[in-house]
Amino acid sequence: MNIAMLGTGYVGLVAGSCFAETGNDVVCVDIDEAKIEQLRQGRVPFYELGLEELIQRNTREGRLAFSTDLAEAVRRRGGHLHRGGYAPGVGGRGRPEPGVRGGGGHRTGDERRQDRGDQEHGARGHGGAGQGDHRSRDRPSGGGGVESRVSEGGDGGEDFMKPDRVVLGGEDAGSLERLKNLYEPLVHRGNPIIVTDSRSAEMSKYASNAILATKISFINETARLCEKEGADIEQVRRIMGLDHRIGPHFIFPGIGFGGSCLPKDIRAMIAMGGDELEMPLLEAVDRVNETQKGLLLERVKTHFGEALAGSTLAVWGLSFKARTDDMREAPAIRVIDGLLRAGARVRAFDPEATKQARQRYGDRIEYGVNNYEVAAGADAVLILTEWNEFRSPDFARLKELLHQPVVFDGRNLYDPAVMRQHGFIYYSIGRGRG
Ligand SMILES: NC(=O)c1ccc[n+]([C@@H]2O[C@H](COP(=O)([O-])OP(=O)(O)OC[C@H]3O[C@@H](n4cnc5c(N)ncnc54)[C@H](O)[C@@H]3O)[C@@H](O)[C@H]2O)c1
Ligand SMILES: O=c1ccn([C@@H]2O[C@H](COP(=O)(O)OP(=O)(O)O[C@H]3O[C@H](CO)[C@@H](O)[C@H](O)[C@H]3O)[C@@H](O)[C@H]2O)c(=O)[nH]1
Repeated sequence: MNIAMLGTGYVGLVAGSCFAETGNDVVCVDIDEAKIEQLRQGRVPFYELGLEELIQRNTREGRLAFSTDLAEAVRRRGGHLHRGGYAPGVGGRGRPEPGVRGGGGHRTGDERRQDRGDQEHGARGHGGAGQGDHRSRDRPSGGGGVESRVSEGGDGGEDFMKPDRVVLGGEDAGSLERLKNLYEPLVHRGNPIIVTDSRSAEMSKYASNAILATKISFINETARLCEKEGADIEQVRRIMGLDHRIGPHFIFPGIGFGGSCLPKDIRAMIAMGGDELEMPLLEAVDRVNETQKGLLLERVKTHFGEALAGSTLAVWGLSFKARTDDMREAPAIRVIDGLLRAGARVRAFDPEATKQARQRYGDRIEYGVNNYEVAAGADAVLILTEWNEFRSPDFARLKELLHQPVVFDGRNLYDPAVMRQHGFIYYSIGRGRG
C-alpha cells in the first residue's frame, strides 16, 4: 500500500516506520523542515527504543522517505493519507477547538479533495477522524476510518507492532477494508481487529485511557490513606493485584501520571460532557493526579524548611515514564519548577531526556552524565522516573557521595527496611518514612 503519513512525532514516525517495516511504501510528511532534514540523514529527533534501526533499514531498502511537501507526497504515494503525528484542535483542558479538523487548513484544495476521497485516521487513536469537531455533528461520514489501537504502554515500534487489539471505526466499507488490510500483518498472532462506527472507536480509545488514569489516581489516593492509617501500599497493591477481577496492571503508586495521552484524554472526555453532562469521576481523577504530582515537592519542603533555598538536589529521571525521552506533562516538571522557585539548585540525570530538559530549562539546572555524578555533594536525591537503571544502585557509594543521606523516591523503587539499614532517610509513596 502507498501511504503518506502526516506528522513525524512520537506517533507518526513510529507508525510510518512500522508500516514501512510491514512492506508498505511510506512517505512521512512534516511541516518542520529541520526535522525532515534530520530524518533524511538517518537521525531520529527523539528517543524510542529500536526506532533508529527501523528507520535506517526501511530508508535503505527504499520503503521509507521523508518530505515537507504534502501535495507531492500524496501524488507520489497514490492517495492513502494517514494523519498520524499531530492532533489539532485540542487545547487548554482538552476542550476541542471547534472548526479545526485534521490540519486541513494548511492544505491545498487538491490535498483536501484527496483527504475526503480516501481515508484519514489517527495513529494510535487519539481522536482520529473528526477529532477536532466531535462536538459538532458535521463530520464526514464517507471515508473516515478511525484507528484506535491501544496496547499496554510499551516501547515505540514494539508496542505498535504488537497491539492487543486494533479498532477501526468508520462508515465506509471500502475504506475500512483497506485499513484492515493495512493492519492485518500486525495481528497475525490472532489478536482481533474490531470494526465499529467512528464515534464508538474514538470513545473506546478515550475510555480505555480514562480507566487506566482512574486506576492510577485510585491507587495514589489509597496510598495517601495508607500513610495516614499506617498501612503499606506495596502490600495492599500486591494483594489487590492477585484478584483476577482487579489485576496487577496500572496500580503502581507514584507521583501521578503524565504524558501526552492520559491527562489529555480524561480532559477531552470532561469537555465532551460539556454543560449537559457532568463527569464528576473524571474530574476527581484529574484533581487527585494534580495533587499527587505536587506530593514529593511538599515532602521536600517540609523536610528542608528554610534550608531548601541554597540546597542542592539531585534529580534522577525527567521523562514522564521510563524508556522514552518524552517530558510532556511529566511530574518532573512540577517538581523541578517548584524547587527552582524555592531557590534550590537542581542537578539532573535522565538516560534519554536531557535534550528535552535542556530545551525547557537551559542553564537553569545542571545535567550529569550518570546518576552518581549528579548525587555527588547533593543534599538529597529525588527519584522521578522509574528507569530500570535506578532500581539497584550501589547504596554504599550513593551514601558516600551525598552530602546528606536523604532519598525522596517518587516511584517506590526501594525497600524501606534496606534503606534504613544503609542509614538513609527515605521518603516514598504510601509507606510512611523508611
Ligand atoms: N505519544 C503517544 O504515545 C501518543 C499516542 C496516541 C495519541 N497521541 C496523540 O497524538 C498526537 C501526536 O502525538 P505525538 O506524540 O506524535 O506529537 P509530536 O508533537 O511529537 O508530533 C507532532 C508532529 O506533527 C507535526 N505537524 C504539526 N502540524 C502539522 C501539519 N499540519 N502537517 C504535517 N505535520 C504537522 C509537528 O511538526 C510534529 O513533528 C498528540 O495529540 C498526542 O496526544 C500520542
Ligand atoms: O501503574 C502505573 C502505570 C503508569 N503510571 C504512570 O502513568 C503515566 C502513563 O503511563 P503509560 O500509560 O504506560 O504511558 P503512555 O505512553 O501515556 O500510554 C498510554 O497512552 C497511550 C496513548 O494513548 C496508549 O496507547 C497506551 O495504551 C496508554 O497506556 C506515566 O507517567 C506512568 O509513570 C503510574 O503512575 N502507575
